[in-house]
Amino acid sequence: MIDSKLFYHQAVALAAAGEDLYQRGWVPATSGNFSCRLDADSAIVTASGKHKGRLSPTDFIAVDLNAQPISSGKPSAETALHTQLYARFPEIGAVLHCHSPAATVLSMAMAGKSLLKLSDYELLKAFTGIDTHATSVTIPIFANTQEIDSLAAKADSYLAEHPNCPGYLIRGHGVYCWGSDLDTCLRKLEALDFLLQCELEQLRLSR
Ligand SMILES: CSC[C@@H](O)[C@@H](O)C(=O)COP(=O)(O)O
Ligand SMILES: [Zn+2]
Repeated sequence: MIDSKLFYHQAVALAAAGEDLYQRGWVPATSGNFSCRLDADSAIVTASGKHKGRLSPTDFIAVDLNAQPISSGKPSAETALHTQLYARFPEIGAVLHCHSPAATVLSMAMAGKSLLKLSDYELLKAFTGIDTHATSVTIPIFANTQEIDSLAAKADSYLAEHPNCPGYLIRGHGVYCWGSDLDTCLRKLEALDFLLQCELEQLRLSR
């Protein structure tokens, strides 16, 4: 049974987040997808193909954690990447996927590398459990594919071994980030994208 009040509340909050992310230029041309957990076994996710800067509460679908819709409409083509995270981590309450220029360009500029190491940045402290700049966080870069179930399986095996990983990149595609709730997820995404921009700039300066 879907909690319709919670569904509406989450949909309004995700639509507001979408406006903000669109203004930043991180979800151009209907790209990106967003979700929030409803309960232990379900989440709401953006409907496929919608403009993510102009979402209304009707542009969301409830799905189970096998990525199957449990309300009417067509959920995001990448729903399995969201539900994989909810299924693996019971503490996760929100997942955001963006096509920011930094995530897209840096993942392509790092052709041939499957790990991005972020070290010594003060802003690493925005990630859960980090309280010093004197540390490193590794972000995996997965190859892009239209086979979303296979990508979800790859992300799942990586995250089984690296449960503190705060997000991942898909090469030439974008970034996935998650958090205990939507505000936490937005904060982590903002920090991660800032760090990706820093890495990109360092790469430019070193070439
Ligand atoms: C507009 S191309 C982007 C899509 O292929 C996809 O990567 C994406 O992020 C949005 O897909 P969607 O099905 O709307 O959730
Ligand atoms: Zn995408």
